[in-house]
Amino acid sequence: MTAGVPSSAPTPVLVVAGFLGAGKTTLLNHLLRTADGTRIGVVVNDFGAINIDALLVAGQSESTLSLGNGCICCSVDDSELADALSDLARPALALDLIVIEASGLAEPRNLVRMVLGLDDRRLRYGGLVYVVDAANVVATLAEHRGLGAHLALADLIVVNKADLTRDVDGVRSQIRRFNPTAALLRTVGARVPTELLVDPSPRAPSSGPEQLGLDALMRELETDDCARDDDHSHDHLHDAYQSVSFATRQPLRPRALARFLERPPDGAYRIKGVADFDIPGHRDRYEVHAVGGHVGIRARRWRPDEDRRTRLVVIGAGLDEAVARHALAELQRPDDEPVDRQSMVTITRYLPAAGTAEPWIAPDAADAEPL
Ligand SMILES: Nc1nc2c(ncn2[C@@H]2O[C@H](COP(=O)(O)OP(=O)(O)OP(=O)(O)O)[C@@H](O)[C@H]2O)c(=O)[nH]1
Repeated sequence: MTAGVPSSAPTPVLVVAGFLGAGKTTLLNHLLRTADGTRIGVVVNDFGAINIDALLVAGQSESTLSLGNGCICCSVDDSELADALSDLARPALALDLIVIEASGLAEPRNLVRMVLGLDDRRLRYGGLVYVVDAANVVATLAEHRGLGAHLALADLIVVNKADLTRDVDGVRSQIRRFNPTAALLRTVGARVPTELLVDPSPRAPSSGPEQLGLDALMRELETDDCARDDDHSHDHLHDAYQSVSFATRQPLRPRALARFLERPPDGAYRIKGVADFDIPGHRDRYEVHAVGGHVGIRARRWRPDEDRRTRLVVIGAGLDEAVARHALAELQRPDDEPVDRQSMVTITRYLPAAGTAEPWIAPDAADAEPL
């Protein structure tokens, strides 16, 4: 593919949404890694006070902009998003695609509406990719009725973490109740083929259903209470969630962090961030994740220009924020505490085996399969 959209062609703006921990950042990073000549700009937004997602994609994209604290769908105002997108539409950047990664608690309706309402002819709406966690989506749909409406808007639904469920058929029939037409892909590691997202639009190859026409989409959005509600008194998914952010220059205790990820405080659903242990032989930057009890850790060297701080965000429903803050503070190793090298095993056992990208991706796994 030729890099850079000709100046006359508007750059597509693709929205990537999905519930907490489904695999949105994984999809984005896969796309950035495999883009091969395609120039991609990224707008990331996260729920906590520290934008962890910006840290997790940083350095991989042509241009990454991160939007402030709170959900892009209402805390970030339309003009802030419009400015961020106009900035990325500059001809000098010659981007082929702009991807907005919404926070796991965002309302994709509002985001789609904002993108459709952009007054910039250099940009066009590129569709909504909705990522679901195959292992949790049935329970999540039962718990949050609003998620069905999110699925209904999607052009492409990525059923990720296929390695964690045997009942892919059950997942498909649940999704089809809300969206009978969108292209469905099952993936491990959100490895969606780049061609599907970049050119010409995010839809299934030949037999795939048509993306909702713009008129139909606008009608659909106009019937949404949320879109017309200016005082934000409506129920947003994130209203029911709390988040606690934590940053420190103090090294962490590995065993305490492992325990925290494995047995998070009551009500915590999602933990993510980067951690520093400053233990000889383990001075890397550890990226940590926990989603509904599943722990994942990766390590790489800190770049010289990086801010070498631990930054963690805990997101949950019914989370006692004081308890979470206290537990996070307890992860820090006081200066007078001896370094316990052995305890790093509790962390390193979650690292992918040498030569594998992730423990759950078989080296010869197919990228993605229609579902
Ligand atoms: N088992 C398994 N884990 C996966 C898969 N894809 C991603 N993960 C892991 O799931 C965790 C969450 O992935 P992310 O990509 O950060 O999820 P997200 O949707 O961006 O999360 P939020 O931004 O917090 O909503 C990470 O530990 C990933 O490595 C998969 O296919 N299988």
